[in-house]
Amino acid sequence: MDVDESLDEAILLGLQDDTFVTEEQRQEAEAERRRKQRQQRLLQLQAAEEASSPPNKEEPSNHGSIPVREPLNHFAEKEDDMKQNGEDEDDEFDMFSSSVSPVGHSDKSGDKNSSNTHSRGDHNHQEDWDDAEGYYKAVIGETISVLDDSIRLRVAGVVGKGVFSTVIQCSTISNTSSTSLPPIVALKCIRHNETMAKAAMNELQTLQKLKGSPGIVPLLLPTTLTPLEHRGHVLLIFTYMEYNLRDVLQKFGKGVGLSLPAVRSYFGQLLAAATHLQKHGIIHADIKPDNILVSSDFSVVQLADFGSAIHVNSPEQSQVTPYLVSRFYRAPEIVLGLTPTFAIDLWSIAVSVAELFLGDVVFRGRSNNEMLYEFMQHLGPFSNRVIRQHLVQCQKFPDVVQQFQASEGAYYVFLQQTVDAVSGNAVHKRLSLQPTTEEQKFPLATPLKQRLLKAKSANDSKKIVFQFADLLQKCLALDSSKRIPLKEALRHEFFQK
Ligand SMILES: Nc1ncnc2c1ncn2[C@@H]1O[C@H](COP(=O)(O)OP(=O)(O)OP(=O)(O)O)[C@@H](O)[C@H]1O
Repeated sequence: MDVDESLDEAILLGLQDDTFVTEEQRQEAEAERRRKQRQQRLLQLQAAEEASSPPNKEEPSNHGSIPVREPLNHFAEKEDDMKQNGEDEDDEFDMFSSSVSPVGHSDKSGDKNSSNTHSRGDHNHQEDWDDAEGYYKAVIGETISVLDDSIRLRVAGVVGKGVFSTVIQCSTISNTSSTSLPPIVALKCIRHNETMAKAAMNELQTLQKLKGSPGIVPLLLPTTLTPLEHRGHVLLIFTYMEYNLRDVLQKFGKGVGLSLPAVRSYFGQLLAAATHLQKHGIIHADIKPDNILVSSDFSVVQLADFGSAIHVNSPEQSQVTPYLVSRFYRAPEIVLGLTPTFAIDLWSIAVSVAELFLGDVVFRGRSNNEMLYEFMQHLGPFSNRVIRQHLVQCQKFPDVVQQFQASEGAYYVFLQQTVDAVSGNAVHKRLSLQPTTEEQKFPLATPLKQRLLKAKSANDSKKIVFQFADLLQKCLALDSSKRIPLKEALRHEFFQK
């Protein structure tokens, strides 16, 4: 991880150079870097665990009519593609209007499965079942049986692929087990790899703790901590959810965002889900639109993907990882190398819902350093207290890149890393954080409120947009200890009708 992380800033700076790559290649490189970083983190966990333990220690059939989703794992950073992929006839559908008819799912045709599922060799070797990276090669129509054949599922198509797994939509074809299953389920098939399997155990434990909590995608099986297995892959079976928020934004946002009533409903549900996480001492640590699932009628949202979850007061919480959480949804304290708390999830929720309203990523930094610049542009400078904490962490942890420096007087300077537009060379600038006037707290500041007001549609009342902006700003306090408590956020006037 040390190598990956110390290279990160350099790589990303390199990626800003026009001669280096296209935007798409940059995104791919970034996705690859994240994958490596995550694997590295898992290996570290595995090594720590080992060090602390004693030494002895069927035939395809036609299911093209079932709507399935394309893989979505890189959408988080493909917002430009997202805007270009405008929808047609469904675009006029307003999910919160009572006058509209139910939406069809033309963008989820079975045809799209062909790129996500595979044909298989006849040799019954592991490579017939797995691809080179250990992902399960699902075949449409094949039967997967679990719990000594008491449950049989038929593969309908792949709906998602992440760092850890392939998520497959399945129909339940027979079930004589004691757990009742709905006709359609989501099967999360973990990659065939010991480290991934261990990480899946973290997800399983977390989901067992959260069982029955509203706003969390229900884990149907296993019902205990004994993992289910199929051809060397750990399996988790969930309630199937038709969409995620990235899909919804793509479908209805038209690059201009969702309606304020929709955003309000999702925001309230996510804050309520976060209170359940807090109650159980769990930090999700990867909240983003892709990991927020949406019901087929668009009314309910649920958090998914607990593969990165951190249990409060566990050794994992004190691990400093400035690359935790996908970058656009990453809280400033993570970038600054401070210990992650529940407040990082509140940040990610606020950034995700602001994106739903704006139809655009809120803080679009290409590196941690650019993220800090974006934060200060929108929200003003960091307090001296937070910067001092950051500088202490820089001394303690070599992974934490120093982003600020003391200067004359009581102020700090921001060490901005940019690329010279003409020469393409890396340029380091020292930006003063000293406020010039009360209003202009940071050079070039564009307050978030202004951006939200600009995005407001004719149907949105200015008063409610102001309330939304006020709540967002309280959720996005740069100092995590100053972020609004969840209970207070849920009582905010934005939610009073
Ligand atoms: N219950 C579900 N119903 C429908 N789709 C789902 C469900 N769970 C997950 N998905 C889809 O599959 C995608 C990948 O799932 P998930 O994020 O859990 O996998 P992962 O391998 O842990 O990914 P990551 O790389 O984000 O860690 C999600 O973004 C979502 O679109």
